[in-house]
Amino acid sequence: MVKASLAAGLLGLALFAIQMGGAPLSILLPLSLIGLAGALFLSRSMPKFLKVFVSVLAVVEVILAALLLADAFGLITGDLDAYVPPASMPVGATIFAFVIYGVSRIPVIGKIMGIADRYFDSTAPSVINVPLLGPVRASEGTIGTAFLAFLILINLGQVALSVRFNFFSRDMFNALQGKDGPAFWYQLLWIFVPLAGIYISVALVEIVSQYVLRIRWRTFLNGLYVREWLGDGTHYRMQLVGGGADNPDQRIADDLRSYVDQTYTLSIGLMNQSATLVSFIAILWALSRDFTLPGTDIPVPGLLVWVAILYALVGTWLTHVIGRPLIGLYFQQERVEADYRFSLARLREYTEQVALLDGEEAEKQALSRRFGMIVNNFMRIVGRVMNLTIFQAAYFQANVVVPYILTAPYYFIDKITLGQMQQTVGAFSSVQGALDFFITSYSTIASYKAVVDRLLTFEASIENVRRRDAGEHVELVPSTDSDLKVNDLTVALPEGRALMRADDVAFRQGETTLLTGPSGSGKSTLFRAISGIWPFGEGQIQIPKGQSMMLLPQRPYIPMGSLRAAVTYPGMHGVYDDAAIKDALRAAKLPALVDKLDEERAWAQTLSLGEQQRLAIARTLLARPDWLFLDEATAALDEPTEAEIYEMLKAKLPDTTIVSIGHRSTLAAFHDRRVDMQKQEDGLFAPVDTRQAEAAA
Ligand SMILES: Nc1ncnc2c1ncn2[C@@H]1O[C@H](COP(=O)(O)OP(=O)(O)OP(=O)(O)O)[C@@H](O)[C@H]1O
Repeated sequence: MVKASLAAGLLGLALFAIQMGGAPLSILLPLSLIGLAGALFLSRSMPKFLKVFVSVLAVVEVILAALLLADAFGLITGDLDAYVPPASMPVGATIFAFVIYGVSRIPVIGKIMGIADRYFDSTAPSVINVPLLGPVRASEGTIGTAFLAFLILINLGQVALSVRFNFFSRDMFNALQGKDGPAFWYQLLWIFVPLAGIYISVALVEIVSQYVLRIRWRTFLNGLYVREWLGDGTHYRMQLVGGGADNPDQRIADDLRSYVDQTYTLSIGLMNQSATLVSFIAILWALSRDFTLPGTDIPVPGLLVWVAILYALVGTWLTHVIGRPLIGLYFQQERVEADYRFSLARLREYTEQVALLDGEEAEKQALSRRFGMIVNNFMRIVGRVMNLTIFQAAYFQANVVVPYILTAPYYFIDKITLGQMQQTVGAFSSVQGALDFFITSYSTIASYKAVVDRLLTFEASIENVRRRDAGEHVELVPSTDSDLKVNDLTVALPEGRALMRADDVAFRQGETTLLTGPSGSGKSTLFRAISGIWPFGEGQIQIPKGQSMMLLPQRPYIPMGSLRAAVTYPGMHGVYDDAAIKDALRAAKLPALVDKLDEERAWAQTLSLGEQQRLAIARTLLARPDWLFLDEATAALDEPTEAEIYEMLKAKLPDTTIVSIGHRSTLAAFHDRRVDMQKQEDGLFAPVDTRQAEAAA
């Protein structure tokens, strides 16, 4: 990688030096075209995202080369090389193509581009409404690639426009110096006005296109990540397996957005500023090709280029030194703000306990301490910003006069015109802006790297879950048998330790079974294995083909939103009519909720645990599963209500086979059979049919 970048850099510098030395077009053009052909050849192995940059640069280079040649042979009228020093664009394009190649060899860039290419390589069919053309069908990857290529072109066009503006400023000031009224008005009306018009429309098209690309790109990656995260219960297993992917919500919501925005801004920005740097260095060079050191006869070709680079580097370096601690301080500010927000949110969640314990004073103190941290850090930021502002304000003021001071001696001896002096000022600030971008991007890249790392660990974690699924795991096999059978099953914990085993256990259709046993013996885990969300272990579970299953845990999940959505979950909106929902609520002994279907509230906090359990029972009445697993799903109810619920379930769902886990002895009365988890000689628990055990005894 280092070698490739070095070679790229050297080739670029050589080309640049040849050009600055005033080599003719006949040498420069073939050289840069050969260089670009080489870059194109190498680009075959590059990530797609970077390949688009190289390809567009190649197209631009070929067009420019053709124009320059046509100009040289007098085939076109126009004075192209009066604006662009011969071949500076082709040379710039070649340098940049090689730099991209060097960059693409850095392993971390390969990984970053891997995420981008999931979008740009996508073959998912899609459609886009193109103005004037109407809807166009293409794969999403092709649409994204077209947008990216278009935006690269537009950005290069913007650099070309800024170069042209720089020459406009030369010509206008020359007209002023020569007191040439017609030339001044010509420049203003026939050069500036059309250029400004083009500039405004290009800026508009650029901003709209980049927003469209960014939202399409994010939409695609968001969909992909959500699908991979939710698919096959990966979200649940990721949390069980662990492996560093904490806060998936942050990764999907924030990190993906930052990734798309920063990948776009950094890559296009770097290209834009490189093109700016090359163009304006070429202009500065042409302006000061035969300058001598002020007051002496010592020739220093391109004096202004060296001064501009030195001046910008020193200025940006000082800004960096003074402003650097701000990066850490801003990071810290984000953290203390987030801590404060989290304390408030937590308080909101536990208001009942705080009120019961009279904890308001303690909370007030804790909140004020946390807020104090925000203020403290903020004051440190203020101090730093003050220093930085003093320096920057002075620097910006100096920027206005330094180029004049540099060029004035040459103007006074008539070596340059007023227009050229003005042009130098513009070129000077462009070179400075470009160098500044490279240095400030450095700190952006640090936060960008953190974003990319979080996305990569997220992907690795999903991959880890899939790899484990591909290895030994509990297998669910659809069978034609009407009973649910467990064969040679060992259920283990995520870290691999065996928890329980079951050989040849059957849950017979139509027969209600109660599963009992000591706490921690693996009853819930067996239910999870039967539901297919617990793959850890080995062996088979035969599930009657085509039959539906539902598992109710002790604490049901109540989604955010209306009560209707909570009762019908996970059924889609509109699957059940209101009459059915209301009947289910009444049957589940929740008649008070019948009129509140449209009410949106924090239902998980409002309803008591017993009410939440009855709401889950109402869900089963709507879903009518063939198999219903109740994992202490009625444990929060009083015994008479629990009995009524069981009776009601049997009456309303006569075809549903119920298997329950419970500790209460009264539960036995509602079940045909009891299976008890008992410790075996090998230390593992196993379900034992108590009826068979009694018969054997
Ligand atoms: N995600 C997990 N990671 C590690 N260990 C787990 C995990 N989930 C459960 N366990 C462990 O597995 C064992 C069995 O848990 P399980 O919930 O199946 O027991 P149970 O028989 O249903 O208990 P209870 O009657 O108290 O509900 C427990 O020791 C528990 O700590």
